[in-house]
Amino acid sequence: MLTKVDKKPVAAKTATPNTPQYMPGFGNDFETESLPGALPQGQNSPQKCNYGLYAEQLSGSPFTAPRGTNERSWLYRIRPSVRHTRRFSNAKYAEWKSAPCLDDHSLPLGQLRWDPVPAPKKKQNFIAGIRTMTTAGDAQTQVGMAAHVYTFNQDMDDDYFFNADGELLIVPQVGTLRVFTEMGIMDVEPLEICVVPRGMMFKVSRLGEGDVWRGYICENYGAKFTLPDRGPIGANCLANPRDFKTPVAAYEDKETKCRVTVKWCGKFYVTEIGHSPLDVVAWHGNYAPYKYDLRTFSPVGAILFDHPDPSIFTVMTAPSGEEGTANVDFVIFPPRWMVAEHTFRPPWYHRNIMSEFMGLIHGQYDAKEKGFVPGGMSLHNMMLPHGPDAMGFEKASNVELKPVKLESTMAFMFETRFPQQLTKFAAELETLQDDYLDCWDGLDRKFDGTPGIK
Ligand SMILES: O=C(O)Cc1cc(O)ccc1O
Ligand SMILES: [Fe+2]
Repeated sequence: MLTKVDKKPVAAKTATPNTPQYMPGFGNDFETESLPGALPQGQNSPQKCNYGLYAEQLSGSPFTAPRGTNERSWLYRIRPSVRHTRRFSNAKYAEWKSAPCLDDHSLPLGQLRWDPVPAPKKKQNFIAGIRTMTTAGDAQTQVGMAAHVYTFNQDMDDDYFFNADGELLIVPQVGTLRVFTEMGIMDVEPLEICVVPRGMMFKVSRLGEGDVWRGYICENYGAKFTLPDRGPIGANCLANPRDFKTPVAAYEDKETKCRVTVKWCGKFYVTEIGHSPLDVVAWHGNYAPYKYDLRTFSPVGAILFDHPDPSIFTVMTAPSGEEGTANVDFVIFPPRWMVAEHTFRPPWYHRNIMSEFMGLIHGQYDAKEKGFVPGGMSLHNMMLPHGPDAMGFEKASNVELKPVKLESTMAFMFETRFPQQLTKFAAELETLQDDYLDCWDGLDRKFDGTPGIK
């Protein structure tokens, strides 16, 4: 069946709603149009599209990927994307590194913790404000990830960006972001996260007042984030699909000088064009950005005794091809009740084959009484021992074990199967805590060869 092509309407206006609208669901096959009749029905590629739009497919998986992982969307836009990427010139974003990156620095191996990155001294936008802390794997073979921090104080306005090397999971810590993507607008505040798919053009601006907008990014070079299987937990709890929100179509009809910057295999390129590339009036498909409110995560935990593995708090997992061995997991530590009896309730001491990059969005983390502050970061790399600080151990070993609600807390972890290589930036960052290891001082021997509780 062919779609009827209506006569051309009067000039379309820029559709940038003040309050973005969203569609619920994870990985759904969505359809949305910001002008009536802009989305063809019954076919993808009409001979002529309504409103004079161009039809374009954006693939997130090989054409022949199995149905469960096959991702693509059809975009109906003012100009095709080939008009948004003219001749490229080289560009430089020196602090955004891509794997493999074995930066030259002299910091020896160790457990590491940082206070927040300082606010920028000059004006910089979101892309210019990205600093890489760690890289893992290899962006060119689409394996591994990078952990970044961002700080910025300027909107992108006429600057646009896309990352061919992976999807970007953005975790704001201070300040609300407006993320205007090709496929619609997402407003994302601290305690929410969003994901911008690989290859998708976008720009970021600031909402609200403030001096600095700050947060964390996981750049996932591998297979896309998906929801973890729940196993015996069943069909509910953890991150529920309906709480993921994909924006409705929105476009910018702007004929001014714009720049499109691209990261492609770790290098940056820029092109100048005379219009906004965010010109998608309608789209349908399952390759799309989304946001998620971490407060809607329904934690499941120990309701009698012992401390389970933190995998129970996995919001999303990016599989590596080997079962149960994530390229990267995004895990949170949300407010929750602690009820376990005769149990040391904080995380146990451990060594892990996976590598753990952590950040704190808000409040206090239960394994650390002091020193892990909101906006801060820690890195417990492959096989390096870690666990509660001495103060936390003392407290948790002696406290009366009543049901207690852990309030005011939201830490997260980017946990990857690969070792995370530290960048020079991270190794030399002024907020690196020289005394981090001292937090375990005082965990002295209690053993004296005689039985009994010490
Ligand atoms: O190291 C950390 O703080 C993260 C973590 C938390 C937990 O409850 C169990 C294991 C683990 O790595
Ligand atoms: Fe850990």
